[in-house]
Amino acid sequence: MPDQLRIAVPNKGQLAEPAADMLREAGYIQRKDSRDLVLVDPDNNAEFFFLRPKDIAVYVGEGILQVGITGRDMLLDSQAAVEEVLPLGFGGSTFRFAAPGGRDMRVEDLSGKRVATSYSGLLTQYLRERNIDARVIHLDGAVESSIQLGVADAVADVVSTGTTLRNAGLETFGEPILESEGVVVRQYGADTDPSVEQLLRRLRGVLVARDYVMMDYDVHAERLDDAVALTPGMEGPTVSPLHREGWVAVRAMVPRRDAQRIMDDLWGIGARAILVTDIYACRL
Ligand SMILES: Nc1ncnc2c1ncn2[C@@H]1O[C@H](COP(=O)(O)OP(=O)(O)OP(=O)(O)O)[C@@H](O)[C@H]1O
Ligand SMILES: O=P(O)(O)OC[C@H]1O[C@H](OP(=O)(O)OP(=O)(O)O)[C@H](O)[C@@H]1O
Ligand SMILES: [Mg+2]
Repeated sequence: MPDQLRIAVPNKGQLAEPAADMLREAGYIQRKDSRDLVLVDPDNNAEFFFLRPKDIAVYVGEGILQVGITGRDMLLDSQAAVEEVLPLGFGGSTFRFAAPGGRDMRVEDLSGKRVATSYSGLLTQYLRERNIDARVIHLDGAVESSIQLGVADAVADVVSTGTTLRNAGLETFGEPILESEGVVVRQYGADTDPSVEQLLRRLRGVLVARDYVMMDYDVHAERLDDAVALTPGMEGPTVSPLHREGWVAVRAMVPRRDAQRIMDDLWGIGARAILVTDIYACRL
């Protein structure tokens, strides 16, 4: 078994539950009490530290913990010496500018103005790169209220559905500053570590099991090339002989979101007994 793995995971907020679900699917035990700060998983020789999502990049950047799960926005905001090694497909959000509706603001108009955010590292760097001389007002949260309350002229904040902005009478402007999602981070330039590699293989397996299904069907051998074009699989589909003369059985992974369309197309070329099953786990 590889050396002990010390993993930083979000203790609360939008990333906590999806991160725990994914780790559980990857075979790690997860805490039952949301107040636990540390959890040892002896079977996997792993130890989980439940930390504020914004602090995770700091612990990993200092080399205290080998690996962590946080948001891409938080990773960039921290300016810690960490790099993203795997996007996780949850906690998706956009980091955007917003101002009261009907003002037709442009990003260049922010010079000389006050912009409130809880991601001041990220915002400061963005403004500096574009030579925009705005004053960054750091707030810890509920940034949308800052304009109404008179401490800022615009905000830069996390937008998911846009409901919070709308409720505050704000509208986004300019290009999105960043597209974010939950990511695995490591210390920048860290050596390859077998225990981290194992974790990443497991997480990649979970992502594939979520995104793909297994498709089985029977098709006439004369239509096999057409069928393979529809279901090319990862490294080519498995093709087995069928007892029925002139027919073959085909098995291939297909993207989950395309499964119904592919089944229709396979039916159209004469395939039958088309079955779709979930993938429980995998290593590709
Ligand atoms: N409404 C949302 N939907 C999806 N992802 C979100 C949402 N709000 C924030 N996120 C993302 O989740 C991550 C953590 O944000 P979260 O709001 O949980 O942390 P926080 O603001 O530091 O904590 P708290 O809200 O408890 O003060 C960030 O990467 C952020 O982009
Ligand atoms: O676009 P929406 O779907 O409305 O989501 C975006 C909101 O969600 C987050 O707030 P959170 O609940 O984390 O509160 P916070 O401001 O205290 O971080 C974020 O900071 C926005 O305010
Ligand atoms: Mg928040």
